Amino acid sequence: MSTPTVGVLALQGDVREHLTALESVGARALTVRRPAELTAVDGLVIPGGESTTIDKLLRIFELRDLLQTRIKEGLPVYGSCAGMILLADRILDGTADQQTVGGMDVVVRRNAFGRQVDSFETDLDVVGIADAGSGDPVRTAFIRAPWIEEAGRDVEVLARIPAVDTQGRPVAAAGRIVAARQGPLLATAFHPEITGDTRVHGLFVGMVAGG
Ligand SMILES: NC(=O)CC[C@H](N)C(=O)O
Repeated sequence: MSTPTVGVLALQGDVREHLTALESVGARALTVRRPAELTAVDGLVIPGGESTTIDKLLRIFELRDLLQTRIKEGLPVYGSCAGMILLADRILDGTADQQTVGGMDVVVRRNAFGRQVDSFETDLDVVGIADAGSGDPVRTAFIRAPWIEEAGRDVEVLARIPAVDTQGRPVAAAGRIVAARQGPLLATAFHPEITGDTRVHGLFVGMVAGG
């Protein structure tokens, strides 16, 4: 594949930042709102936003069944934050009627970091991008983020919340899984697209291109 075409699900959430990040790592990036657009892409990003809203809009825009089918056929998908919730097979603390698209054998806890820490930035080691001790961690932003509470056997854990913060203070959520991969599916609890660090998008575009 020469230049992969990667769609960004554009029903709700921070679409533009993903389009910019994808283009900066060499993909052709476009918005996806219609079934024909979803059929045409080589890979898809589900952005952060509000997972209950994206869930409802997926059904209204008649994209949900098609997305599930394309995921079963092996479409590479990267879900960030709300996108991670939508990729999870199981969800904790969702609303009563909330559904996910599924595909990843994980249990995700929605709004897991709690109200008092709605939003924070941190540096993370991420397997294959900024391995532990490389000294070049990924700058990440967590915004009312979920975490992965359980991951199945076929899920590769890519990042966990570190034991201490940058000031050396212990972190309550230490050890929680915040990035994972299962075959062509990639999920991060954080938003890499708003800190200007494009390496997660680079990893995903490499997956789309056959890596
Ligand atoms: N930044 C985000 O995507 C937040 C996700 C949001 N808390 C949800 O449940 O969907």
